[in-house]
Amino acid sequence: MGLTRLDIFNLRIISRIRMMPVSGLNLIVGPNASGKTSLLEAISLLATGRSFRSARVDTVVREGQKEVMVAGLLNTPGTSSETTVGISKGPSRTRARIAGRSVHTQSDLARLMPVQMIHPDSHSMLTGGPSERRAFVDWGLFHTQDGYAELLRDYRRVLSQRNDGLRHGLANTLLRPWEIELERLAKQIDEARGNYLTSLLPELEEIKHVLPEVRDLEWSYRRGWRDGEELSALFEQGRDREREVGHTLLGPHRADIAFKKSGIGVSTHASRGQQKSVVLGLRLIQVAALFRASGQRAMVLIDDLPSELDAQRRQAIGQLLAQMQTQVFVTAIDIDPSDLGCWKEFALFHVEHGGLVANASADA
Ligand SMILES: Nc1ncnc2c1ncn2[C@@H]1O[C@H](COP(=O)(O)OP(=O)(O)OP(=O)(O)O)[C@@H](O)[C@H]1O
Repeated sequence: MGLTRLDIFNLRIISRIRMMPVSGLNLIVGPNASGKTSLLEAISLLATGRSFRSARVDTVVREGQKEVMVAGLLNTPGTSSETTVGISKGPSRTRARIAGRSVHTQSDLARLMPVQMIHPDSHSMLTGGPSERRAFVDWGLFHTQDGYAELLRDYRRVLSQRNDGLRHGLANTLLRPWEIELERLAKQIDEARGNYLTSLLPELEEIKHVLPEVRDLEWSYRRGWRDGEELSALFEQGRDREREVGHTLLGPHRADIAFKKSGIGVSTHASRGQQKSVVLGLRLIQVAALFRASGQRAMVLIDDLPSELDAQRRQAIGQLLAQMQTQVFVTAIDIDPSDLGCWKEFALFHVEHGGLVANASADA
């Protein structure tokens, strides 16, 4: 899937923009504060229902307006099949539409539009808390394994019930059924996550040849409770402590992934530029794995690619993206013509004061 038309209304500095992206590279250039990131934010809002910059919708809605709206035309590459998609979001309600029909859950849109977002803080996936690393795995499973989103939703629901029970001093016998159910769901999540990470290994092998940063990369998955132990038995043993803290301390919601290069932790020893390349590499591995598993091509959004990546690394990333034949949106303050060399199809969008001032498309 790729966007062939994008309409944005009342998103931050943007009052109204229509953009006609191409299927290859869409390079969005302009000075600071011109609205480049806001364009990417619009695509991410359409695809995920959320901004990658802010959890508060009122900061995303243009000042003085009530709602932000983003609409797009999605095309399946190589076909003439097109689908309209749209989302409007205000402080109190969100409305999403596919092919003119309202959809109840945002995940319908997300399934249709897999998007990988890479921004200047993306290295926090390696240096920050484990939730971003879990989200990395869960993104892949959401798009490749039927029922995974529901599995996670059920796990979170039961987890929250048990946490309430712990906080309110519920008797052990009443907590027990939730613990048994949590263990059942936890095993399924754990198995899916382990299998997914293993399924990325062939893609890692492929990408190694182009991106030196991932050459010696390895990862190990920690499932959130001790190996070789039954989660329900650990719940029995640890209940008193959990009652004290008021929440469940073990389970897939505590899982993590450790990334290493040549046996050394990437989060502690790699430079920021190296970390950024690793995260980019990991995201592209996911895009390739998604295509292999389902034939779906994820869109890739990269905010400020040039920051912290030298020309050689940028070109390696460009080469990979072009090979994947995926639709890419990149923002930059200036154009570096050497970044465009590998693209058969690209378009330049010049943004100023929240509007497009020129649009030059080219087929190489
Ligand atoms: N809710 C809002 N309403 C109106 N304008 C806003 C709102 N939120 C942010 N802005 C303005 O939008 C502009 C930021 O746009 P954006 O971050 O997309 O720019 P950018 O081109 O990516 O900048 P940079 O190159 O500096 O990263 C700023 O001028 C900011 O003041």
